[in-house]
Amino acid sequence: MIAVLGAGSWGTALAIVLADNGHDVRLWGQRQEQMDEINEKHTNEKYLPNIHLPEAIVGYVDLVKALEGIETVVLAVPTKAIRDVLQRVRTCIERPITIVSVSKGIEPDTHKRISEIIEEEMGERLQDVVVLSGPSHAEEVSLRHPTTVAVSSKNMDAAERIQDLFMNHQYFRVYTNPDLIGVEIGGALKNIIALAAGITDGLGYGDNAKAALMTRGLAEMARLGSRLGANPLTFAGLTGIGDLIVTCTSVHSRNWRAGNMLGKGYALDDVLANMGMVVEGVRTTKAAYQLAKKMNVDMPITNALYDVLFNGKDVKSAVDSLMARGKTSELEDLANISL
Ligand SMILES: NC(=O)c1ccc[n+]([C@@H]2O[C@H](COP(=O)([O-])OP(=O)(O)OC[C@H]3O[C@@H](n4cnc5c(N)ncnc54)[C@H](O)[C@@H]3O)[C@@H](O)[C@H]2O)c1
Ligand SMILES: O=P(O)(O)OC[C@H](O)CO
Repeated sequence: MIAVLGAGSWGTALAIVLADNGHDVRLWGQRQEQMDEINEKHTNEKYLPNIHLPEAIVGYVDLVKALEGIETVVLAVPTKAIRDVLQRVRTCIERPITIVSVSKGIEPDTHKRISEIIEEEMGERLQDVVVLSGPSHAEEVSLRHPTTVAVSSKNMDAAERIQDLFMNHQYFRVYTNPDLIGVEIGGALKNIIALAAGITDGLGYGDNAKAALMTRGLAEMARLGSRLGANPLTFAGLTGIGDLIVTCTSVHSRNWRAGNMLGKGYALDDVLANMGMVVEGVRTTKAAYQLAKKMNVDMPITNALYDVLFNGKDVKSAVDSLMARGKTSELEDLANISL
């Protein structure tokens, strides 16, 4: 029996994988009406339209009941809600639990990765934290389309247990990667670049601009990541370039879609209000901008996006200012990203 906390698109899609693998799943959400829909109609239309959920997935609004006797919890709420949810979880459990973190973000101001927030909030009530990340849109996972992800943890035995839990040889392939920092930083920072790629698409700039953003975006992701202790090779893997590709190019991506609307001239508040789902890249841009300043790491795309999101800079001028920068040697720049 596994509990999945967060009945949005990703929590529900991962509940399907677990149910397909033969597990009973308690899917916890806050809205009674939505949990009734899951239990009576076996659907979650707002988040995964036209998908029939396995009956092994049972919706719960009562967190105490959802967690009763549970040893493994999948945490699938937006980064902003994680502390709040964990403070409630802590009071509901009797024994330490393993938490599988599937959210992607960095906390503004504290600059903590999600596994660090989980450790801080759970203290001795945490057995292990395992991060699951990679190129994986809920919409395609719920259709059982082939998908690959990676799991990471300070305790790789725990990561391997979670690999076995989720591995589905028909459609969900799970790799391990011991580089916890790299896995978390890649998953968080790719959302910034996807917002920027959406903006250039919204401006009608086409494929050259997007390829440039993805390539130079990956360089700045790896530059900050390696300064934080990540292995640069992880950025060449599923949780780096893999997730960057899917998020910058898929119509399913909330971050790309939000950027696209910004590029077309809509205001940020209107874009977020219309999305109805979390756009993690906005908060992560603030966190990465602060972190890059603190650590003296050059992140021009992140800085330009920060100006658009938080200083009201016009999107076209932001792109113009990126293009107007001084000359750089590509190979020298990449050679500076080191282990
Ligand atoms: N959707 C995807 O394809 C996908 C894939 C990989 C990772 N992720 C990550 O998973 C996380 C969740 O994303 P999502 O797409 O499922 O978001 P979503 O917007 O579809 O759903 C989020 C859910 O969390 C709930 N929630 C929000 N605040 C809450 C709170 N305080 N307490 C309890 N529940 C709360 C919402 O009601 C909603 O049901 C994000 O960090 C995202 O980056 C998403
Ligand atoms: O829809 P997005 O932009 O939040 O991206 C979802 C996943 O992170 C893609 O791997």
